[in-house]
Amino acid sequence: TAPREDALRLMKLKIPSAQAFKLYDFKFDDFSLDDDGSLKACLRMFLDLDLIGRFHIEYEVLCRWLLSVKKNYRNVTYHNWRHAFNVAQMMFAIITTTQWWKILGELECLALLVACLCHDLDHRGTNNSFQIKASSPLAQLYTTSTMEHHHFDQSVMILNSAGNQILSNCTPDEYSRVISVLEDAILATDLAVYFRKRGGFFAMVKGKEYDFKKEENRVQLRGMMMTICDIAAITKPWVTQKQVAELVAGEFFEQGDIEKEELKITPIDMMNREKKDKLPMMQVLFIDSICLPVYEIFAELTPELKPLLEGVLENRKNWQMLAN
Ligand SMILES: C=CCCOc1ncc(C(=C)O)cc1-c1nc2c(CC)[n+](C3CN(CC)C3)[nH]c2c(=O)[nH]1
Repeated sequence: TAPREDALRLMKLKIPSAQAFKLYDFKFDDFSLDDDGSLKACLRMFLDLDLIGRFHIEYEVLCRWLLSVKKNYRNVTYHNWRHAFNVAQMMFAIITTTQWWKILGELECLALLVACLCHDLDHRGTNNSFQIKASSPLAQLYTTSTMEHHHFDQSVMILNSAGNQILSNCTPDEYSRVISVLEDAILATDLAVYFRKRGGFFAMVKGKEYDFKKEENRVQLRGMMMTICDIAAITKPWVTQKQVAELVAGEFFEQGDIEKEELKITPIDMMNREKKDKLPMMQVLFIDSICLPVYEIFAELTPELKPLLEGVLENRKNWQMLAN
């Protein structure tokens, strides 16, 4: 975990407002902040959701925890600290713009913010199916949602490390509730879980049978919120989306290279750099099969989230043009 002096340095920095950071903005530029900026922006999100006061989080401990979380992301092409930070910013923008913090309550907002920052901890730049194919140690630990179980493990390890225990002033009941919401939220970022659960969620929203005072509906809402934050780069202005797509493609191709050279298997097109020319069409398919359905249902759930759907449709047009 992070050394004490780094936390003390971060602690002394002046924290700009959420407005100054543009943290309420759905079009937040993923590449606008440097490392210090991303850490200060995280402190701003905890401050503005009033989590520090409500859960008596010691500020120095929060600074060290943030540094430790950042340190436990690897220097991989896409699934690094910057991705986790951008997912957290989108969660903050959604919770504040929709005022869903009133429905979710502070404890679930705390758990969701922690979940976003921790959801890809110690990612190696390779996906679940790679773990199985490479019979990696993680695949022997967890056969389903392999990486997501590891990300959750890493999250709990850091939360329980000396000097990083931001939940130390929670009651035992609050602590176990935060950890339970955290686990569901991180596991929900496995797209296989999203595919399995989305039918029920879509039907519930379409049929207007939802009551978000009921836990079984809230856990579905929180899981789907994690998904739309995790893939939110697809909603961003074209310049940002294009840059992110290059990073995602870069990491996919690096996995494909390992599969070819070390595992002696032919990677799927998405991870095969020899099929790079198919990328725009694959993005259109990704948008149609994974992204549009969930952003449509959230735009139906609350008009404040329509800009996300509009962003996806705009990017679909751009990818379609490149695909022709
Ligand atoms: C086409 C590949 C390179 C760029 O790809 C991207 N660039 C950017 C974003 C984004 C969120 O902005 C997202 C992608 C992107 N992500 C994809 C994912 C994981 C979220 N999947 C899964 C794997 N399973 C298929 C087997 C469905 N297919 C994707 C795709 O085609 N594109």
